Amino acid sequence: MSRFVTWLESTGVLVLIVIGLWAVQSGDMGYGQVLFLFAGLLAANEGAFQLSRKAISHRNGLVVIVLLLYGFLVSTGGQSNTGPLWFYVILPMTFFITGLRAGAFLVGGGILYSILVFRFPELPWVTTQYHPDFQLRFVASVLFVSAFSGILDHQRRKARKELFNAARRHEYAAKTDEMTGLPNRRAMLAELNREWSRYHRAGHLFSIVLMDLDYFKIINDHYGHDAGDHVLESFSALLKSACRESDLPARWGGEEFLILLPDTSRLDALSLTERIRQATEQKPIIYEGQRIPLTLSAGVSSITQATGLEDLLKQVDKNLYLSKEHGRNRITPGVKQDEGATQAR
Ligand SMILES: Nc1nc2c(ncn2[C@@H]2O[C@H](COP(=O)(O)OP(=O)(O)OP(=O)(O)O)[C@@H](O)[C@H]2O)c(=O)[nH]1
Repeated sequence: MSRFVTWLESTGVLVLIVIGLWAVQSGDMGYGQVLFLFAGLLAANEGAFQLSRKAISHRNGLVVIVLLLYGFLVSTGGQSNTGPLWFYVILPMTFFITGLRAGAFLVGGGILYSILVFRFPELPWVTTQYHPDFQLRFVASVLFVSAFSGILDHQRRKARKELFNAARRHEYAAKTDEMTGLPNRRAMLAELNREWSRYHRAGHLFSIVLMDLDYFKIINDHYGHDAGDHVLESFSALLKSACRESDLPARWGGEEFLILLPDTSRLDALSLTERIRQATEQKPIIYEGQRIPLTLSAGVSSITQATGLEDLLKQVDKNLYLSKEHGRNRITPGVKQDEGATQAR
């Protein structure tokens, strides 16, 4: 919006200078000088914005200057008594930059002021008179254009909001696994790249955990696919509650989950994984009155032990494979192994 206000002000300055010069050339020195003064006010408002970067003051400044200019034009008639016609330019612009409610208020004020000047030409600051036919047609047409501009601007804002919401919904859907509500593989890859850059730039270490539910095919075959889905949802809820706010669990694939643990050593990652493993093993999932026992296998890896992101993912995948190979329901490396001793569950 600030860029549009800047554009309006630049155009306004240019138009006012051209019309001002034209007035001076036609011998109307006073009128020309007032237009130069308004051009100066617009330029000053723009200059103040360039210094302060305060968008609201920028916009309000423009609105006040334009309304004062309109007040002057309608009170004096401008050149050849055509001043009020500029209201047709000000009208849609006011709705566009201030919105429906403030726009209706300001435009309504402008119309009332015009009627005041039309009805009371003897007021001390009014220096012109308008033909009664012009007054009537001006007010009627301005009312029509105001209503039309207001409706159009309202529709434009509504469509913009809907488009924005639709884009947000699409972005969410593109990054989220629908069933579990967890970020999907694509979102996780983006996060991993971001975390890798953070590590590369500032040395913030991180670890990752790759988990795979054991014998999930048997769960599906034995309890049914819906029960399998329920297990995935319940396990995802467990992951969310077990992780800190800064940790990021994601659905990596079918029954595989990857957790990104920023600023976490491999040892701390192992103890979190062990907590999740125990909670999973100890609390069977209940589906339609049936108890479904569940275990998981996991691989853990830290960026400090990898040459890059690809290597890290390869390592964690290999560690998960080793956990499966060694009998499932376990983590690789085991905590003791990580401390230099043997693998332990
Ligand atoms: N219900 C359900 N099942 C899924 C979903 N995604 C993947 N699966 C199933 O998960 C099963 C994975 O089977 P496998 O890759 O053989 O692995 P597993 O049976 O868990 O065996 P291990 O991993 O070796 O312990 C397959 O039967 C898939 O159909 C899903 O969204 N819902």
